[in-house]
Amino acid sequence: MGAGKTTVADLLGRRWGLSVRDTDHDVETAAGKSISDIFVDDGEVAFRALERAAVTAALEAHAGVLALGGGAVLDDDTRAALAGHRVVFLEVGLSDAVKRVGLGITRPLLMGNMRARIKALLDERLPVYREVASLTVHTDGRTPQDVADEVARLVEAAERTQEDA
Ligand SMILES: Nc1ncnc2c1ncn2[C@@H]1O[C@H](COP(=O)(O)OP(=O)(O)OP(=O)(O)O)[C@@H](O)[C@H]1O
Ligand SMILES: O=C(O)C1=C[C@@H](O)[C@@H](O)[C@H](O)C1
Ligand SMILES: [Mg+2]
Repeated sequence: MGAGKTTVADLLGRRWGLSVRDTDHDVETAAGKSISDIFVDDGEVAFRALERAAVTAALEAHAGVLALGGGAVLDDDTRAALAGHRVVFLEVGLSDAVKRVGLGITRPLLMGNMRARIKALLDERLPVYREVASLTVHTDGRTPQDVADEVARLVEAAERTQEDA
């Protein structure tokens, strides 16, 4: 959360002339309510089921840039579905993440002691993010445009290598 997935996906979509989808947005549309309300009314397990369905649908139907929710890759089926896709991990450290998510009122998993919650999530998830990523871009102290430029450079280089092979 706060790594810039939504923001950077939009910049990349514009740069490449590709459409952009965001699974958090798709989940909210499918449920007809906000993520916060899904967590409060239905719980995290229900949210994760909607998220799994949203990622599967987007990977099948959408050719473009896809921003995932921050916890999507914790799901085994989602990780399997991502195999063969280029997955970019936008890495963010604790203090930049805290600055970016502000009060965290729209992010239910960060309610309470936000700094401690972010640290716990980062510690628990970093190995999974690293495992699932084909490319990693560090975002601390960088603008979203700078991050998007580096993602584009790395993805375009990887595409060229693939074409040459
Ligand atoms: N590199 C950056 N530097 C400073 N602020 C940033 C950067 N990237 C994103 N932000 C800001 O941080 C906030 C969170 O960004 P964004 O919503 O893109 O993150 P996200 O990774 O999609 O989070 P989530 O997992 O909650 O969907 C936004 O206000 C955005 O403008
Ligand atoms: O990191 C997470 O688990 C989450 C991140 C957001 O993108 C949303 O998907 C939701 O707030 C949960
Ligand atoms: Mg997002």
